[in-house]
Amino acid sequence: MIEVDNVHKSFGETKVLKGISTVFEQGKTNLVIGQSGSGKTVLMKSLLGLIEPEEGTISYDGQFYWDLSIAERRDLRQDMGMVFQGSALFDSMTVEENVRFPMEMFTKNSMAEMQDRVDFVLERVNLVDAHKKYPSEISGGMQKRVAIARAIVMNPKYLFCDEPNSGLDPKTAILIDNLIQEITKEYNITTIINTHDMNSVMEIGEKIIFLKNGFKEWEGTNKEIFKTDNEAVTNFVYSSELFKKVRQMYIEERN
Ligand SMILES: Nc1ncnc2c1ncn2[C@@H]1O[C@H](COP(=O)(O)OP(=O)(O)OP(=O)(O)O)[C@@H](O)[C@H]1O
Repeated sequence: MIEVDNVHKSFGETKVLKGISTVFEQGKTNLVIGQSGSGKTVLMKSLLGLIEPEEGTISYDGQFYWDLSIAERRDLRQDMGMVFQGSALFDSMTVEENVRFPMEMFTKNSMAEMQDRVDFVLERVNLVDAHKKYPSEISGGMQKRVAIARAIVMNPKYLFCDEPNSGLDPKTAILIDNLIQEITKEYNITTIINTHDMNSVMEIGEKIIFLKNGFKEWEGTNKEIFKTDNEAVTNFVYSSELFKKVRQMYIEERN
């Protein structure tokens, strides 16, 4: 569980996060949504310990990042896995080398131990024949699976995913969403996903935080987002005619 309490962050005169408080729950897919520029990336960087808030606190199962020693922060960072937008794989490394990389950086495991773990996580993301391939030789969806495998190879307690669906076709996007949700449940991870994808909101939005101009405008579940009267949320989520109709049908069905 990650608890965010009254977090403020400015760049120069520009206030970007204006008192964000929320709880990202363990074993759940927590989604952060909001228009471009609303502060999602700055919040995620703050959660990753890359940006220090001027005010407010962030605690990870009771540990306050900025109160820890350098060594303790390093340990905590090893509990964090990250799936970057666009996968961010190393082009010159094979799939298995990419996945092994964090272990080579942060552990003293033997090659055999690392190989066992690489085999395990690649199997978990349903990639059994791609070990020796290079990123350029596999599809975008497979690259995303490799990125997920690399993010979980160190057994993280916290998993951060920045736009994990960007660039994927809708069907592959849903498979990736489902995979992230399954892994979240299976390993009881606190997962936070920045997304623009409304399918993700509907499918895996167990907890959704909606940011607007640096404020938390709304939070709730994917079931609640269908029913909310908050105009900023409905304008954002139901900006397309299709989603407006889906919402209407859902509300009528319930009445
Ligand atoms: N290092 C920085 N220096 C100055 N301003 C910054 C910095 N990082 C972010 N900002 C500003 O903070 C605001 C929020 O940016 P942020 O990247 O968090 O938005 P976002 O919601 O992630 O947008 P998008 O959906 O487009 O990724 C923007 O106005 C941005 O210009």
